[in-house]
Amino acid sequence: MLEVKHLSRKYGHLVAVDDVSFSINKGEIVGLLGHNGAGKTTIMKMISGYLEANKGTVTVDRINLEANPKTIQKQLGYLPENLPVYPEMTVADYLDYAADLKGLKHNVKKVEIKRVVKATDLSHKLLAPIATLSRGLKQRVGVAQAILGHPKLLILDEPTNGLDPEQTQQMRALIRDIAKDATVILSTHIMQEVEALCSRVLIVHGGKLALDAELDTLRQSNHLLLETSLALSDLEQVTKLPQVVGLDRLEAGKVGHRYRIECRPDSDQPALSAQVAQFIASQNAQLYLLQPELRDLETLFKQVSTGAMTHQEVCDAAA
Ligand SMILES: Nc1ncnc2c1ncn2[C@@H]1O[C@H](COP(=O)(O)OP(=O)(O)OP(=O)(O)O)[C@@H](O)[C@H]1O
Repeated sequence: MLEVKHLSRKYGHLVAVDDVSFSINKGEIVGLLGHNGAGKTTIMKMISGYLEANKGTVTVDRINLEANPKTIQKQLGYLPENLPVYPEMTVADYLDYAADLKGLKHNVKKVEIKRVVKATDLSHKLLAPIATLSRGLKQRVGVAQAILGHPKLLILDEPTNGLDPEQTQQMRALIRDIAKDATVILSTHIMQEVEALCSRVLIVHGGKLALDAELDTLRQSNHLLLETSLALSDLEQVTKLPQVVGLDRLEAGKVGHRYRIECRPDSDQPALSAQVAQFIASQNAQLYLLQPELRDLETLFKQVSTGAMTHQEVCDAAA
């Protein structure tokens, strides 16, 4: 759906975005992460056509952005980091103006404004001047204008920035809903946001794409967690199973002894789990817990965003 190839952008001598390539399919919600100044906003501005790239191409459904900016922009919704909403305008007037900018005409315009007002739950504020709205409501106005005209591609820069926990939950539900019909890229500093919404993550570091991976793949590890009544000395047989590399005792679990089993990289974890469970049953011992150990994404993201871990190292660890 969206294809970005070798995108680069300089500000004077500063290389803000350096040879970034990725593609995103329809229906995906992809998180764009990185420290302050990593290049996220510059990437989003180039994809949305607000900023020219020095090099590289952006295509949406195989249509080139540079050659057909108007066609692409009609299919695109953009929520910038700093909302350019006009404080003196009412919500209704602003959405009418935004619909005109998107080229929506007459009846379609009316229907679309109704739809986005309902989706963002703004009907009670239609006649309120934007200046009088809370941060959360202003953010919803920003999202409402972004989803006018059913964009195929939605780009959201820090969509929950400054929202309280309840508003954040509402905004996430709204984004999930929108993603049923669109491709969504969202930039955020908040790991929980990525975990709550995204199926995939792109991490930018120093203008370069440092990681492009599915969250499920990143979460996987080569370890099983085991909690049982058996002591370490009773588990020798487990360490001898062909798919097991090693076994470590962890701090005591809630009810029994807790262990981490390191499996071979190519191991079949469900089959191995069954063997371990069978062994424990054969010893008439208690099995309290046996599950794959999930990697801590927050630590992983920090390592990649600071350059402490490379894409290859992350993939090797997840293999
Ligand atoms: N208009 C500009 N003129 C000069 N330098 C700029 C301009 N806009 C951004 N930069 C620089 O380009 C680099 C990338 O900035 P960008 O805003 O894309 O990063 P970001 O990842 O979105 O950061 P943040 O999380 O703080 O919003 C930074 O070093 C920034 O200072």
